[in-house]
This record gives sequence, C-alpha cells and structure tokens, in this order.
Amino acid sequence: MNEVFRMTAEVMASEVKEKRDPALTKLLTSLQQAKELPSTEEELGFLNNLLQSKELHALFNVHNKIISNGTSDKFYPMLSTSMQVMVDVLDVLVSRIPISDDCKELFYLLQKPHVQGLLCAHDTVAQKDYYPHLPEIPTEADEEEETVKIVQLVKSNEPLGATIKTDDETGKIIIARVMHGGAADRSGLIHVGDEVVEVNGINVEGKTPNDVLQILKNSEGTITFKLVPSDGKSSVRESKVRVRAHFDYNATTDPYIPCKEAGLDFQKGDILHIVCQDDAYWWQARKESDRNMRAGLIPSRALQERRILYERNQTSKENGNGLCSVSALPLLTCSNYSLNSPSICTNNSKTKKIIYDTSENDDFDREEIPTYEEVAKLYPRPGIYRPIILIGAPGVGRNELKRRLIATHPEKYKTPIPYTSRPMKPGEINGKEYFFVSREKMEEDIEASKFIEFGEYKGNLYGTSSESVKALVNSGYVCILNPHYQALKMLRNAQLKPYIIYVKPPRLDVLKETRNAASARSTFDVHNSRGFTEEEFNTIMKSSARIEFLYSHLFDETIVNEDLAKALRQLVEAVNRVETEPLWVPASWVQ
Ligand SMILES: Nc1ncnc2c1ncn2[C@@H]1O[C@H](COP(=O)(O)OP(=O)(O)OP(=O)(O)O)[C@@H](O)[C@H]1O
Repeated sequence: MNEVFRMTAEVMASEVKEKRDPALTKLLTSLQQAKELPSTEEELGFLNNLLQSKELHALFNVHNKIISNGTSDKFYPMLSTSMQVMVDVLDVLVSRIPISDDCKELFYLLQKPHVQGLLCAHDTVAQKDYYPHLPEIPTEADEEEETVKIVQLVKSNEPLGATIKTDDETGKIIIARVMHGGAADRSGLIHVGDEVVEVNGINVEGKTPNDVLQILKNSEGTITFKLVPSDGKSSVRESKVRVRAHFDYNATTDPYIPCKEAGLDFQKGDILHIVCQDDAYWWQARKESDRNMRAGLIPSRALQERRILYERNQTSKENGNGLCSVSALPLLTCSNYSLNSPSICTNNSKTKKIIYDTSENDDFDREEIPTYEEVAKLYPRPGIYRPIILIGAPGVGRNELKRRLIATHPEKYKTPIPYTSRPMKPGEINGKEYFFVSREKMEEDIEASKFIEFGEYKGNLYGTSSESVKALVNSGYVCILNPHYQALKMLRNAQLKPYIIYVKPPRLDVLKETRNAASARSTFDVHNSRGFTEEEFNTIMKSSARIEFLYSHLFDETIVNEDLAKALRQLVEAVNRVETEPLWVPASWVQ
C-alpha cells in the first residue's frame, strides 16, 4: 500500500515538475542554496511550501497565458521616451567609465549614431508621430458665404487626381473632373462642380486655372481648399465597360488633352477599363493589367474619331485627293488578286488559292475608323472550340504552319474541305479532297454569301463555304483556316468566334535568308517549282505592311514566322491557350 502511495506521489511530483514555470524552478534551486545562509528553518519551510504549492503554479500559468496572448498578435512599446532614458543612462555611466570596462563599452555604444537613430525611430513609432500634423481647421464662419467646406490634403508625390476649369457662365474656378481612385476621389471630399474659393488662404477669384496650379505647385506640406459644394454632386458609379484600344495614345504629345499629367498612355491592343464616360470627349480609364487604382484621361471614341477624320482630311488635302487618302496607306503592288484576270498560285496542298479584288474591298475598310472596341471575356466552352484563323501575306508561310499544326493532332485539328465546280477525276471521292458541285450552284451560293472565300482557276471555281467551317466546329474539332485577309470581316462574327493569328514575316533580309536556306517554294509560281524571287520577297513585305495597316485591330495575336519550329511552338501554345483560358473578345459575342 505504502509503495502505491509512494509511486503516486512520484507521478504527481513529476507532473508538477513538468508544468513548473522555469522561474519557479530557479527560485526553488536557490532556496536549496539559501539553506547555508543563517535563516530560520521555519521561514525556509514556508517559502518551500509556497513555491511548491499548486495554487501558485496555477497563478503562474494564468499569468504566463495572459502574457503570451497579449503579446503574440501585437507588440506594445514599453516606453516611448527611450531617447531620454538613453541620455539619463549616459549621465550615470560617465562617472563609471574609469572603473568598469562594461560601462565604458556601453557608454560608447549608446553614442553611436545608428543606435541613437534606432532609438529615435522606436520613439517615433511608439508616439505614433508618423501622421502628418494638420493645422487646426479655421472655425470662424464667413457670414457672406453660403456653405463652404474646408478640405485639407497632404501633398505627396501622388497627383491630386482632380482637374479644374473656369466655369463658362460664372467665370469661377470649379472642379472639372475627379479621377477615379485618385487622392481627391479617395478623400471623398472633392466633387465635380465644387467651386474653388481659396487655396492655402489665397483667394482665387479672377484667377485662371493656371494661376491656381501655380499656387498648388508652390505649396508645401498640406493644401487647404475652401470649396463651395456643387448642387448636383454625386459619387459617380464606376462603369464595367472594357475596351480594346485600336490605336496608340501618348498624352504628352496630345495637344488637346486638358491636363497632360492626368493622361493615361496606352498602346494598340491594350485592354482598358473605362470607369467613367460622363465627359463627351474625355473618358477616365485604367489599364486592365495595371493594379494602379488611379484612373487616367483618354480621348473618348467621339473625340478620337473626329481626330482621325481630321488627320485624314489634312493628309488628303496635302495630297490633293478626295475624302480618304489612298496614298496614306502602304500600297500593295502585287496584281495576284483580281477577279477579272486571275493569276493563281498553287502550292503543295491541293487547295487552290482564292482570288480577291483588293482595291474594291480596301475602299470599304478605309471607311472604318478604328478607335475602341468593347470587349468581354469569353470562357472556354467544353466541346466547342474557337476556329483558329491564320492571316497573313501570301507566301509568308501560313499553309506550312497550318499543315504542321494539323500534323501534331490530325484527329483534333481539321481544315474544311473546299468546294469546286471542276469535274470529278477518276479515283476522287466527293467530300474527301473536294465537294464537287455544278458551276451554277456554286455561283448561286457565292451570290448568297455562303462562301467565306472563293476564286477561279483554269475556268473552274473553288471556294470554302461557311457551312463547312460551322460543321467542323459543331462536331468538336478545332477548325484551322488560312483564308485571304479580305475574308476576315466576314469570318469575325459572334457565331464562329474565331481567334485570329497574324503571321508576320521577319525583316526582309531574314525572310530571304530563312527561305533560301530552306529551299522554300515560291507560292507565286504556278508550278511551285522554284524559289522566291527578289520581287516576290518585296511583295510579301509590302502585302504584310498593308494587311497590318488595314486589319491589325482585328488580330488577337501575332506570330513572326522566322524560325519555323519556333513559330509552330508559338502557334501550338496559342491554340492551347484558346482552348483553356478566358480571353477577350468583342462584347457582342458574349452577350
Ligand atoms: N519559317 C520558314 N522558314 C523557311 N521556309 C518557310 C518558312 N515558312 C514557310 N516556309 C516555306 O515557304 C514556302 C511558302 O509557304 P506557304 O505555302 O506556307 O505560304 P502561304 O503563306 O501559305 O502562302 P500562300 O497563301 O500563297 O500559299 C513553302 O515552301 C514553305 O515551306
């Protein structure tokens, strides 16, 4: 029985020992040493019992818990005057330097600039001294004025995010616009239409916006505005409109922008989030990819259209031309594409080249004024793949890329079977290499716009019908097309939702070098039996420049066909992206 008690006591003792606070253990050890001191047995026994008592242990545990909880999330400064403490310590130390090396070391340590800097920073944070000190807001009311508001902002590197102008009717300075996400907008205190009465105590009556800007430029620290609130102020809700820019914009070189600093530069192809379209001429926008929350000014669609028309008129006047200057466009001298006198190009594949009348269609294209296109994200749809359109100058290598892409997954990538009016040859199967139809039927269908492209070769018609493209898409294939660029407009529709890849030639010298090195066959040669001539290389470059000029706003991506393997890799990546990622398309395709 005694043995059982002894074991239980030992277990309890070990449990207590385990949980014991290290400070208490230390005290108990010191108590052992204190036995040697002249003290009464009774006092030592009392202390020993107290230090071993469960109650004291529990109290210590509670204390420790509170301490650890209190300090785990936040650290509080012990004091906020460590600089003063340091000065006091130095005072004490100075007399002890000769008698203690430690004191000497500490004395020199505390005088080091980085130690003092650290203590100073500590005190600044402890005293929360990092907020700007705003002067008292003047309370005396001006009896002649109606309601005024005093707005104080701290000047920093960030622009204010508001513009001012002289009101046409009253001649007063008013807030013209408040940029979304800018400092003024975030303050919630400055609104469009507010009248600026004073800036930093300076009355702005009779002053021009430029004078006011000068006052702002010259002021340091805080800026105090006295404003008369506008009647119809409201916080404008942010619009959700996204657009793809079809032109480059640089605010610094724009002579019309009301405030250059507020401008947002962008490049053709950038996706812009239009946050405010209230102003007829100047929209507020952010770049979709830019995390900077402040919006900038961009020309509205109406303004940009006017500007382009103006520029076109100027150019045509200079050239002594009519409305639109053809000579402003890079000219295509290739005569390959004319319905009247077709000169057909053949190549390794059996598909015949399609013929277009470039001059006719280009006139139509010039009417378009590319500014912004509203876009939305199209999410991949399982089992339905967007057709891939390879667009580019004849001879640049679209056929080669298409062929190689299809070869990577022939069961997945397909190209539509063309139609022809030529008679079927022995051994041919209708629907394998061609669909064979009568010339009358084909002409009828061409008339009814059922063909995305068509042409004539040796008295027979050839063409690709939009139905065959749709059939491939609906059967779950990735349809790969390399139509003539004039078919783009017809193909780029909400029903097909194609992804358009522009195949661009490399620099002329590289084009020649790569094609000659690969013994490339000229697609301008009827028999496809020789290489490209100098003139044909030049034609590829000129056609490419023209296609870019007319259609680049329709391209989703550009692949430079320099090194074939690299271009194919890029093409495969693009096709995979189209299958798996949400991508921007014209908004009307998604609605
Ligand atoms: N990156 C390249 N390097 C070397 N040769 C190339 C490259 N790309 C294509 N070629 C070769 O150039 C020739 C023309 O290419 P392809 O037939 O694909 O042109 P295309 O753009 O389809 O022209 P067209 O529309 O007139 O048929 C072919 O012999 C092809 O193998």
